[in-house]
Amino acid sequence: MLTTSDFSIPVIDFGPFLSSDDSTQNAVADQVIDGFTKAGFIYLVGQDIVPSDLQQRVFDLSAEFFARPIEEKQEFAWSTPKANRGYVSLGREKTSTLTDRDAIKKLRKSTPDLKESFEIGNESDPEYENHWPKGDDDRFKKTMIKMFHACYVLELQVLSSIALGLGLPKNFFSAYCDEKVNNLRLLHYPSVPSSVFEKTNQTRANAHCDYGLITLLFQDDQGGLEIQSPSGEYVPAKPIAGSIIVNAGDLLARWCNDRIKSTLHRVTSPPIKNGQDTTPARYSVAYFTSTNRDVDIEVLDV
Ligand SMILES: O=C(O)CCC(=O)C(=O)O
Ligand SMILES: [Fe+2]
Repeated sequence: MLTTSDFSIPVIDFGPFLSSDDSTQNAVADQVIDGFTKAGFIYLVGQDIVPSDLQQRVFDLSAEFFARPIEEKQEFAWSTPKANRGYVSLGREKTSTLTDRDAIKKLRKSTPDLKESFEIGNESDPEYENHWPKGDDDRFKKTMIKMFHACYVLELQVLSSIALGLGLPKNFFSAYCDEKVNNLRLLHYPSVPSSVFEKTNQTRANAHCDYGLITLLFQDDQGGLEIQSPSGEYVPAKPIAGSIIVNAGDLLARWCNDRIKSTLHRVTSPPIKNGQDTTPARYSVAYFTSTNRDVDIEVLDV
């Protein structure tokens, strides 16, 4: 368990949930609900639905993609929030808890998030198309589609554990998710002079909550992700080899009568090593999940 003062992000062995009988599943489901109720974040270990070699290939291809010249990346640029697909250049997105458009614009201009991303949706979506990079042998596309589907399978299992932990039928949430309205997001936080973080409120990704059901988050070993504890301090969600971070979004929290937490988080400078004047690049991969588009969601009595 990772603990700072009163706050901890539990590390949960999910293997027994995937392979065992009801009573073992219930025990894991209780741990999952305990983590989401107290922290809104958990670490999952012991799963092989998203195998580590697939994760590694995704990270390798992500690094190759972001190393392309900016003009090339802009050919696959993100265009509409509805589709939410394609390349998002540095400074274009600013995550925030603000709601006033002008205030967000001003903040984005003064202290842009230091990141770029590539957004991939469901390849079989009848409405929107992915913006696949051209000029490779389809390795990128095939690997990302494989990752998208592996993450979807894991999503369903995590949703089952949440349902079970709340005393609902196991398929309660997954029944709303067969259209796979999900997003696989490759993230690159470029290497920067460490001094840039001396500027007030300069982060790699500003504090925000995710807005969907659950997010699966894969991070490299650099660190810098921080989670807000109930007392308001930010606590590092340190990289743990072989783990996947799972956090709840606003939709799931509200659906579950706020029993589950959607917790503020941000990405900032990792701990600076002695005398280091450059902050190394960081890569992460997030898989955001949501329900089918046309469903009525009512707050549950849980
Ligand atoms: O890169 C990370 O570790 C977190 C990214 C994140 O929170 C997001 O994109 O919503
Ligand atoms: Fe997030």
